[in-house]
Amino acid sequence: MSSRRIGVMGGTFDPVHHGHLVAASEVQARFELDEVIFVPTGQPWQKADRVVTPAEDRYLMTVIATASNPVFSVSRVDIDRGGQTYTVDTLRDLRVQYPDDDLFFITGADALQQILTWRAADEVFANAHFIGVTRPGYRLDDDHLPPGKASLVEVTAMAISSTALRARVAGGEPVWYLVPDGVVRYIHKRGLYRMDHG
Ligand SMILES: Nc1ncnc2c1ncn2[C@@H]1O[C@H](COP(=O)(O)OP(=O)(O)OP(=O)(O)O)[C@@H](O)[C@H]1O
Ligand SMILES: O=C(O)c1ccc[n+]([C@@H]2O[C@H](COP(=O)([O-])O)[C@@H](O)[C@H]2O)c1
Repeated sequence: MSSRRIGVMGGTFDPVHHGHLVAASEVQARFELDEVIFVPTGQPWQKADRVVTPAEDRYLMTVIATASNPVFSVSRVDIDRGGQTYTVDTLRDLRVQYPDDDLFFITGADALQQILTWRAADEVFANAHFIGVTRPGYRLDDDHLPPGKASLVEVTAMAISSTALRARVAGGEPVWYLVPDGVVRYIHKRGLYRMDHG
């Protein structure tokens, strides 16, 4: 069987939003990926300065957000491993599940800028090709990366961040149409991001 092309969209997804979904969808089409796996993090070690919503809530919101797209799925590898999440471990685990396939790790311009701070960056680059996507407010470049390890691609500009969404909910402002409808309902039902939840 020929190798398949698997996209990996890692993120904290607190909450998942249309910026993530548009980026994954456009990369999937542009790079002719057979599927895109969304991988919600366990504890994101570079976000240790703030409270992160429990992993099961972030996982369920990601499942809800991706359910309508047959080439999207959600993996629990980072959540089930527990503790702090390092992409080097994510890729090791996915390599076991997809031994013969090509892995394409998708990151926004902001994450790509930080990539040399990631644990075992050399091994990370050896185990996946990186696809960096444009994001409003950030410069997309690969000058700092080893040659040939990343592709840069322009996607439809979605000026949305999870940080701004959390602030909107805390301030009583609507988040309809910035995230999928089911995610809005989940946020309200669970009372996420309200001021009185800290
Ligand atoms: N609007 C967007 N456009 C393109 N890429 C994005 C966008 N938002 C997030 N990404 C990318 O998606 C991945 C996961 O992002 P993450 O879950 O941290 O969302 P975020 O909006 O950056 O969250 P926060 O504001 O809490 O830092 C990262 O690679 C990030 O760069
Ligand atoms: O491996 C690392 O050291 C590392 C450091 C920061 C972020 N990452 C990964 O980058 C992806 C996006 O992270 P974030 O924090 O922008 O949501 C997610 O899959 C993280 O696990 C990975």
